[in-house]
Amino acid sequence: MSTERLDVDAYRNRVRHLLAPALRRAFDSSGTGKTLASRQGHRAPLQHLLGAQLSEDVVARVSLPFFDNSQMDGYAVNAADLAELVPGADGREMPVVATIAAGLRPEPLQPGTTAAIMTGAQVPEGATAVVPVEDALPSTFADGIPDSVRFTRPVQPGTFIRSAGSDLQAGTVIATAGQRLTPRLLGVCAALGLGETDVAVESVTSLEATHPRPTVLVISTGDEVVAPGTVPATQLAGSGKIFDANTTLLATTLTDYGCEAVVRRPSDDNPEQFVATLTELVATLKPDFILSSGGVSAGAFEVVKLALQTHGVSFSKVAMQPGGPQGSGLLQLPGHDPLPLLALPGNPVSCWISVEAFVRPVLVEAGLRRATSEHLSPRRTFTAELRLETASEPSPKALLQLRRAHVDEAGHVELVAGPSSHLLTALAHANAIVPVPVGVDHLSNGQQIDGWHLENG
Ligand SMILES: Nc1nc2c(c(=O)[nH]1)N[C@H]1C(S)=C(S)[C@@H](COP(=O)(O)OP(=O)(O)OC[C@H]3O[C@@H](n4cnc5c(N)ncnc54)[C@H](O)[C@@H]3O)O[C@H]1N2
Ligand code: MOO
Repeated sequence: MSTERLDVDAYRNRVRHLLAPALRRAFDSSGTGKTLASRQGHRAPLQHLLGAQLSEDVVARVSLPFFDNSQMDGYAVNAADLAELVPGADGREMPVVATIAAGLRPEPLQPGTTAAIMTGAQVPEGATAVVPVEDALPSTFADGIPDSVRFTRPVQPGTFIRSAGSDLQAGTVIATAGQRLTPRLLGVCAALGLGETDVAVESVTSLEATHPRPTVLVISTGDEVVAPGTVPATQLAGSGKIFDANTTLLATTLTDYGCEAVVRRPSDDNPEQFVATLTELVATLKPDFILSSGGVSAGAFEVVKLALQTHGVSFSKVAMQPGGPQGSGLLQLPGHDPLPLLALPGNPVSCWISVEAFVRPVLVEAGLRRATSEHLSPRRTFTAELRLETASEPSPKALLQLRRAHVDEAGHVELVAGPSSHLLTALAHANAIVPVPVGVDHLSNGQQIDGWHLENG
């Protein structure tokens, strides 16, 4: 992956050029009247509950995240081991005693040692911080996991650790009876592992689409990811694994925007197997375009990047947060026409915001219609007075930040939770996005700020 960040508008254009011809072809060839979702009765898989009205509150039985986990691909360390380091000096070489991929239960870390750790993996007992691989020597996992690694700077305890419960505490009501289920709420239900018997709705009806609908294949990756509803959450929570939130989140979002979404979860992180599975899926499902989630950043097991960089997909970083690491291109598979594929980052907020920033505008331009027959419309913008708890909030100066926010009818807007891209519940409860432009590193209480509304709560 190139270290240079791509401009957000330039990347949106790249996605437009990739998707627009495929959407036009889909309209020309697609018949009408595809079933949007076959939904009868009071229970259905999460993906088919879009728009349904809850008949009972949805209460989180577990906290999210389940366990302290790494925000970065890098090294789990005890910050005390690096406390004496002086920047510019030789640093400290430490043995790499383990590799903690996401989905594993790690052994405790002994003082004076380090473990390679991937994004989303459980932080071992004894580790108090994560050092990104770029800040260590060697500074990449491209040549495998080294036997030892050198650190040159101290690190604050807690750095790049996402603590258990930082998104959602067990016992919290995430949605109340009478509320309609939006894609983002359904994403939280999926992250909690809720299955079709766990979400009670007033009624589920079958929707027939009367307009042509492009078919999108939505796939998740990652050995740590388990389909919701297949294992009790309380059992999964101690295993190092998590529930797949992204396919529900992406598929219901794309359904809401007028696409026919088909979800698949390839079973392992082996690149050759991944290409074989994808070839089979393309042959049988004949999608118009593909969205994948995960496996695109700096880790040692980035399946999407490893598998697809030789099949027409290129990987880069966009100057945006969330949604920095991205892959895109015309997927070349033997025996098939090239097919647009967007490889989205795995953090739930990152993958949803990638659709918001790059895919939704193209769908709007292509004239997609929702189930209600209305055309998908551009977001409505607003200018409102910012209310901050503290006087100002720093943000990465070089990146466009798309902060989740809540705007009220009196014209006040508040940021909902912090910038971190695992905060899916906060995303579900936001009703607006506030872009913090490149170059802005302070926001002030009371300042006027622009944003756009998110319909559907
Ligand atoms: N050393 C570095 N590490 C990371 C960087 C970086 O620049 N240097 N970038 C970070 C950013 S920003 C993002 S975003 C993530 C992107 O990671 P990947 O796209 O490779 O995705 P994974 O590592 O597979 O997963 C990331 C995160 O998301 C969770 N995940 C994945 N799939 C799902 C799913 N279907 N449902 C719910 N959650 C999912 C996964 O468990 C991880 O926690 O990389 C950072 N690291
Ligand atoms: O930029 Mo990542 O996409 O945390 O948030």
